[in-house]
Amino acid sequence: MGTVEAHGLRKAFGDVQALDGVDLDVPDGSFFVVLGPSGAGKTTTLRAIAGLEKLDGGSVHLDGRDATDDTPAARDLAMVFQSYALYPRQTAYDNIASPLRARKASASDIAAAVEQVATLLHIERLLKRRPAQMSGGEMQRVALARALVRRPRAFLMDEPLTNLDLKLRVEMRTELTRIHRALGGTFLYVTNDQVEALSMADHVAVLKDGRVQQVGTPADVYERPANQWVAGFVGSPRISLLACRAEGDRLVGAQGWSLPRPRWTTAEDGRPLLLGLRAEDVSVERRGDVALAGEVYALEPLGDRTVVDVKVGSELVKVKARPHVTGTPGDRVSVTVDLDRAHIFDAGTGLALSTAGR
Ligand SMILES: Nc1ncnc2c1ncn2[C@@H]1O[C@H](COP(=O)(O)OP(=O)(O)OP(=O)(O)O)[C@@H](O)[C@H]1O
Repeated sequence: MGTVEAHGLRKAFGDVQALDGVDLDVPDGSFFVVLGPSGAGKTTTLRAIAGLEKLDGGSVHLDGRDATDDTPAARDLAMVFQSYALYPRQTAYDNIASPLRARKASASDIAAAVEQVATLLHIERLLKRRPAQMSGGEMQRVALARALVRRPRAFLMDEPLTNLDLKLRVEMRTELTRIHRALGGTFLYVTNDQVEALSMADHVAVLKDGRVQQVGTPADVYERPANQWVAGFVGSPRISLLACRAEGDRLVGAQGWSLPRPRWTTAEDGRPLLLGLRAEDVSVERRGDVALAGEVYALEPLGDRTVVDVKVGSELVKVKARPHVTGTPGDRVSVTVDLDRAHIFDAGTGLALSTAGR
């Protein structure tokens, strides 16, 4: 078993409320990612679960049992940090073996366990090297191996890929997913990188200012964001938000545009709303009836696509276009909108309005 539950975690540092009632329910065997910007309280949440941070309030349950007052060792959780924290004078083998030696395992059991985890992580050829003889990615793998060899109740990972270069990060994302599948353990992983969250997680909790904004699958938080903030934080390029109101069967923009009102919008007439459009749900290339008039503001070629910023009145709409789309700032364009995929938020509360049917 390896369930981790946090209920109402509260922690202040002076006048900073780092955790303001954090609830997490991490199922056994899941790859659960806590995603949030810097300062959201991710590390504090992990440290609280590990027993390294004294809480002002709330409780931690491990496998259904109240572990709030347990020592870190009694919780049987393994932490992996962004710094590798390897013993510099020891070989990779000895680093990986150290948790088992501390448990007084026999030399043959240790050798078998290290060999197994080294094979899983493809680091057999590194076992005789010391940290100074390894690259950052190799050290991170050894650090992971040292955590994995223990077979703890769950793994807590604090942005373990942050210090790796982009290519290695991409590789390690795939590797971590594979390792998780092979091991079947519970991974609780915190990051500020939405790509890591969306690509590896089976559950994502989005954290801001010490509060969970939304919990769901990666598809839930991307396609059905609970509020305007989650919609803006998850997704690149950023979702475009246009001020508008419902008027009868139309959505009328503050910048003078008017679109048919999607059936599922529940807002009463006149209430200030925001129309959220993801860059892939709008187009400058297709012709359609449902369109906003604007002019090209900037083009950002990104290799596999070009992001076109279109100015609609004084608001910007980001459009994901084909890689070789042409245009010049100032060109008049029509932005076709897929309203079935649009998002509508209450401009006051920021909450998503009913998106029935999606
Ligand atoms: N020991 C501490 N003393 C004072 N303030 C702290 C301490 N630890 C954390 N904080 C504050 O608590 C808030 C949450 O910090 P935390 O490290 O949990 O955020 P985070 O989401 O992990 O950020 P990052 O992505 O930058 O690591 C921040 O405002 C931080 O400055």
